[in-house]
Amino acid sequence: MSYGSYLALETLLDAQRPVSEHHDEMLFIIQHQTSELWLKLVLHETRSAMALLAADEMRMALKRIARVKHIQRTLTDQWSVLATLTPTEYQEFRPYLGHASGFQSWQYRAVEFALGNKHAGMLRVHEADPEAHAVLTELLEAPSLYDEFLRYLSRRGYAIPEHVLTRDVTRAHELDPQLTRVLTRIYAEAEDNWDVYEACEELVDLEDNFQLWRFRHLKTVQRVIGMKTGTGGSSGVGFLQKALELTFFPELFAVRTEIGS
Ligand code: HEM
Ligand SMILES: N[C@@H](CC(=O)c1ccccc1NC=O)C(=O)O
Repeated sequence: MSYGSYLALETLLDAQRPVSEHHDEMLFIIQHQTSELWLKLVLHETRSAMALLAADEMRMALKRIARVKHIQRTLTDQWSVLATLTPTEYQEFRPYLGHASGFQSWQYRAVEFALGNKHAGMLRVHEADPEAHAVLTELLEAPSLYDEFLRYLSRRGYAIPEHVLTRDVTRAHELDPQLTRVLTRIYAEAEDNWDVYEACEELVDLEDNFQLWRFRHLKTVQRVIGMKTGTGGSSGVGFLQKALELTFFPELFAVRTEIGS
């Protein structure tokens, strides 16, 4: 065993294959590859957290989520490296990218699905990659992290509405006022519900961090391509702006409005 063989460095360091002669394409490739590596770990930890919740191992699940939160911070901070890419530099190799786009990142889609932003239509993008397609199908059809959390709360005796527990998990969860009331009670009586109250706040952190990543993506895209349409066929900045309205855990944010009223 050696450093290089253990880490498969030969494979890893042989995987940067610029398609243009432009100096800055290396930055673009490595920024994406490091993001994909971290996404791999986010997925690994999130799936484990879901399994642990299903097994009533809340404390261990929270340990996984704590790690995910640190990775998210790294992913968000990393945007500053790519922000050194000027529009002129990017334009030199952008035409070589064809229709390639972040839309095709199956690991990103897997994380979105695991956190609850289900979108069956997105599977089509991955039809040519059976392994990715299989992982996404499995996650689409499985309860999300939030579903697992709510089922856990139900097993603990909290009055989670039956229709929430038996919902069609292949679709994104939608705000449920009855659920908001249950969660508001946990917040109002935090001292008596301390561990689940803390768990709720961990989920809020997770969503907050996810949104910060989305926001930095949007701002980086804005400074690099302005209002150009995306290589993936979307409107670009407008599309990314819309994604900022998405929420994984709507009731945990709705609780904020209810507290004290
Ligand atoms: C100069 C750098 C970048 C530009 C100009 C850019 C631009 C865009 C645009 C315009 C879209 C919308 C889809 C489309 O029409 O193509 C998009 C989506 C996406 N990008 Fe980027 N991007 C950049 C860097 C990155 C990086 C470093 C990542 C990290 C993995 C990334 C991940 C994604 C993902 C996952 C999506 C899909 C988002 C969703 O479906 O909600 N992008 N990007
Ligand atoms: N959608 C970007 C292209 C892009 O960013 C990209 C292209 C190939 C591989 C990954 C990419 N990253 C994220 O969207 C654009 O419109 O310029």
